[in-house]
Amino acid sequence: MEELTTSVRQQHKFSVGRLQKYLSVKSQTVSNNDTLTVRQYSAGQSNPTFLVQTPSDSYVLRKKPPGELLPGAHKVDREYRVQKALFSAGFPVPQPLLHCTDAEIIGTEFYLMEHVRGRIFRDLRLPGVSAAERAALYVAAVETLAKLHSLDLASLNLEGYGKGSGYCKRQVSTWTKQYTAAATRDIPAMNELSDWLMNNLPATDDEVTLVHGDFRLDNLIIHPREARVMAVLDWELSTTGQPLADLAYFLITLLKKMDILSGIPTVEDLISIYCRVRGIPSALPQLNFYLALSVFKMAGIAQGIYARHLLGNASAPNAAQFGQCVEPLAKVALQLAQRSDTGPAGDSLFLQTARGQAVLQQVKDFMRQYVLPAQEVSAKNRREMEAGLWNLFLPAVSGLSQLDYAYIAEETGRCLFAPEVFNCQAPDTGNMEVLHMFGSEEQKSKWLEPLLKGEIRSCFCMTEPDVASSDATNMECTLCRDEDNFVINGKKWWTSGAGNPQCKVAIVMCRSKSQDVKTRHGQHSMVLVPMDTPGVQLVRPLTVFGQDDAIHGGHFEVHFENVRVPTHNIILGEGRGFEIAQGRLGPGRLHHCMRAVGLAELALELLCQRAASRHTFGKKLYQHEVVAHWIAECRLMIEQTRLLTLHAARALDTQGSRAARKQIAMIKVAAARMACKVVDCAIQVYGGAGVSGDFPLAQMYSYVRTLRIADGPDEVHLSSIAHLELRDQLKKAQAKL
Ligand SMILES: Cc1cc2nc3c(=O)[nH]c(=O)nc-3n(C[C@H](O)[C@H](O)[C@H](O)COP(=O)(O)OP(=O)(O)OC[C@H]3O[C@@H](n4cnc5c(N)ncnc54)[C@H](O)[C@@H]3O)c2cc1C
Repeated sequence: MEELTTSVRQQHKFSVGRLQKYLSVKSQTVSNNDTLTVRQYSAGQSNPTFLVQTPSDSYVLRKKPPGELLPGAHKVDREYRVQKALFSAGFPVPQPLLHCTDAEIIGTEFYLMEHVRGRIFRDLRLPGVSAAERAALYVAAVETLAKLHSLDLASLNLEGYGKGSGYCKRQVSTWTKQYTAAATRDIPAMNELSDWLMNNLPATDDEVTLVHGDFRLDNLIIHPREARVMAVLDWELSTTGQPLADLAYFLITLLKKMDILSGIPTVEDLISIYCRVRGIPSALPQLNFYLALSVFKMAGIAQGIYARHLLGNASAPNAAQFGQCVEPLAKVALQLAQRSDTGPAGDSLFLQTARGQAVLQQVKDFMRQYVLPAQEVSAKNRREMEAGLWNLFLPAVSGLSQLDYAYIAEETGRCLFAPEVFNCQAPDTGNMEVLHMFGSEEQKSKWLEPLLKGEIRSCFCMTEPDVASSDATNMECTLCRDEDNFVINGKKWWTSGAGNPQCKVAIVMCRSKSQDVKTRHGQHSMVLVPMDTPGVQLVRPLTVFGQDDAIHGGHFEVHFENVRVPTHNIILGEGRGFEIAQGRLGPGRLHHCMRAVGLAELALELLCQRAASRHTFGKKLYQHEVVAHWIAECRLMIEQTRLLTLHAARALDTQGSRAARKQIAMIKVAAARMACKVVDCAIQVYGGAGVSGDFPLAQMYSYVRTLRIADGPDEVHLSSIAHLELRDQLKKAQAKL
């Protein structure tokens, strides 16, 4: 998984002195007196790539290979240009730093870029990581590809970067030419394949996005600890054209008869995730064409490397072996071409991926076997962690989409403490999301890692007793800078989980006292406060409907008196609290709703059992029409809410938190109302037993009633829905003009 470098190979040697001189004049990265060390990356067959180290930093240099080159290949200026555009658009690529066209310096044109440190997986089977991480890595990769294909070409400023529509035709003809130019013997299968491709071009060859051209797992730098893509490398073959060619090229490795280790998603799963992120139907016509084209390309590349080896300027030491793979690859491609098209059938709007279905089944079994019969959760009992049923709420870790998780959270909603069993309990989930999305590397390793392992718990301090906190701009808890520290003073309450002995850290929303911040939404910040910091006081636990509500350690009033934390405990930066709150509350709110659907299902189940077993006035309860109608109304409400939840989950997956906020606000209101109504009906059918402690209904009601207040009361969400609806209507009206 290390990035392997060797000393610079003989045929790639260049003058380090001239490079040092050039960089010290042209860039701020190298100074006059710096000694440069240059090593060569072992991987990569095309443009030689070097690690350039100064005493204080390191960079990556990519150049054209020496000697005579195939026409149109090795255009490092294009790599530099596309990386620049993508870096500016926030897409994960190493930051390009400098481009040099002067071949006098190191013998060829070159460019310098940031050295991104992370993991590179050369073995695509991903040995040495857990099955869950393996799945998450493949999901992260395919999501990154889908994001690349979703970028708006016009706003990337890459006009003229590629020729656009007709990509597949060009690809077949370019690779045929490249192959022919490099051919060392006649391979009939290659000729047959080239003809087949040209005669079976897809009807959708006019779709155009930016394409990578060589998108593989080993061209990605993955975060050192998380399943997150930090940089996509090797843009040599990038252009504009049909994105499905890129997808097929990525999938092709999984169709090879490799020894697939557990956790690696199926090709169908990856297609479904890709399509969901792009918001396109998952039935991909003519997939076989793209798969065959990918293998044709691989065969062409292999032939090129072999030809360069014969000329003595191949970049990799094992280049000689490439000559032997061309014919077998061509035969595989011909087989793929003849395969019947078997994509996932139909449009799968609310279809879980196969992995989602498998995890859901595991969660159901686990709930039946351990959780539902258990009276209390033992903190030491970590069967669920060993079973991989852990942190399911976080797509980057679990490899599950929000839609996958929706069905799973519904299942865990049947038991109030079940989310904790799977390390999916609020407020830790929201806090983990915040740290995952916005935390610094240091904050992640100190707090996110132990939270993900379930070693510690956390709490979230936003609501205050003295101000109406549904309007978060009212928050008064102050943040004041004192040299390298922030000093916090204020009162919070309804801090869920603060009483848990494992609760080690709070995320506290504070208002800056600094005069610099003026806008209404630019005054608040979120700060990490370890619970044992002097001045943090747990004042009292609050009750819910007069009862202890200590499932996750109770809801506390917490006071902060001259609490000092280092300035690096701030998340994202001063004044950015609202930005974080938006990111935090989206998925978190949805998870509550998913669980509310599961809880309502259980309430209706209990209702029906009671209605079928008790008699009044000569009939079973359900034979009274009013009770039968309650049953029907509950079923209607649950089904409607489930669909709205799945719709919101899908919007979150495909459009992100911001675009999905209307759906999330809608489901937040609908799910809590529905669950209250269904549990209320069940209580009514149970009579006195319904409000007693002998059945779970009273506790369920207490919980679902708080959902209409916690995470923002219904009225605030209704106002947002109305605001967004009016905005959408206005847009529609303007579009008609
Ligand atoms: C069980 C539970 C757990 C909680 N856990 C946490 C936690 O972990 N961390 C945390 O920070 N907070 C937590 N909260 C607090 C919760 O988020 C707040 O109670 C909620 O945001 C409302 O704020 P408030 O109580 O100050 O009500 P207020 O802001 O005083 O509002 C009171 C009422 O005013 C009405 N209202 C408000 N705005 C409008 C409007 N625009 N239009 C019409 N009517 C309006 C609504 O009916 C609202 O219910 C929890 C609450 C509960 C009940």
